[in-house]
Amino acid sequence: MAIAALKTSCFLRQSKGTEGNLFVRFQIQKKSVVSIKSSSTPIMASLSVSSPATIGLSETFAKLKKQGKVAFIPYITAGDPDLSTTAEALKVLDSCGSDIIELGVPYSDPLADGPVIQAAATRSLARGTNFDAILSMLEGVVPQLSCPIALFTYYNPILKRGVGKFMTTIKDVGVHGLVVPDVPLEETEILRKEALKNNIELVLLTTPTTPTERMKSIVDASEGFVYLVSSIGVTGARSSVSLRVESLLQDIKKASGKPVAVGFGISKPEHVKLVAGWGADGVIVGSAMVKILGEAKSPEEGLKELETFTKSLKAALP
Ligand SMILES: O=P(O)(O)OC[C@@H](O)[C@@H](O)c1c[nH]c2ccccc12
Repeated sequence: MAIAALKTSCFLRQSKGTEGNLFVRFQIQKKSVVSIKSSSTPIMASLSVSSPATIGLSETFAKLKKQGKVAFIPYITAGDPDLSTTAEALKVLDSCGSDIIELGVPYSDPLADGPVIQAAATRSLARGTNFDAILSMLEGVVPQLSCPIALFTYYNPILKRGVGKFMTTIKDVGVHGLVVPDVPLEETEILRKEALKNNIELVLLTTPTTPTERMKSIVDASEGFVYLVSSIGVTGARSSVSLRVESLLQDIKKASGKPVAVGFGISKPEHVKLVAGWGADGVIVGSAMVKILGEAKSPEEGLKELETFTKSLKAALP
């Protein structure tokens, strides 16, 4: 009789083979150890490993807080240089220890984006990237990732598809979070309602010029984490991070216990270290990532550079 000692929850299916062999198929979760002991019956075992259902944004921050760690959150634009490279990039970012990945839906009028991400969106749209193609790419990749995806889109594509349909669609492909930089706070109620129905965490943004009372309302309404935009203007790597971030972080943390991730301009290990040292729960890096992928001589080279760059930033975090 075969005895299978499993160190994980799994589904053990046994069937007798024609020659009396015992066929055993395990469906186990990733990173588990399986040992199979058999007395006499030869065993033909097949293993298929499925990634554990990834946890959401809030749980990710709670887990990291317990470990005394700061979340590393890269952003890339879907479809730049193409969707199969995006799929590979998501796996590279995940394997390099990203804790959450922001995936941008390219848009024709990215008003909050600087030249690097604008150019990426233009290239992606010119290649014919559309929302349905992004969804089918995600359907294939998300089960292979161990970190959650936060989809990044402007408001208009959501309105065009219908808020409710949009939310169920992204939930069905395994997206955990949503960031909509241009939705006015007054209009977030409908988004929040539909997001909550689909267990999607809607992340809101506050900036250095947001009045305190409005910042408090934004922080209260934000799910998953609060996105602190470090500096006024548009996205884009900067030579230094605004020193105001330290006091802005303190103000937000006074207003709420929710995790705060800082983005805009962060593009070097010393930036990452500085922002983490100021008490950020997460650091977000976009343009510097997008530039590597979009401007590489080939997708393979871009993925290699992305891996090296991501590891250098991740190494700067506690
Ligand atoms: O690109 P930067 O400067 O590293 O900032 C992150 C940013 O790219 C990402 O979070 C983002 C992409 N598009 C945005 C629009 C608004 C706010 C934030 C974003």
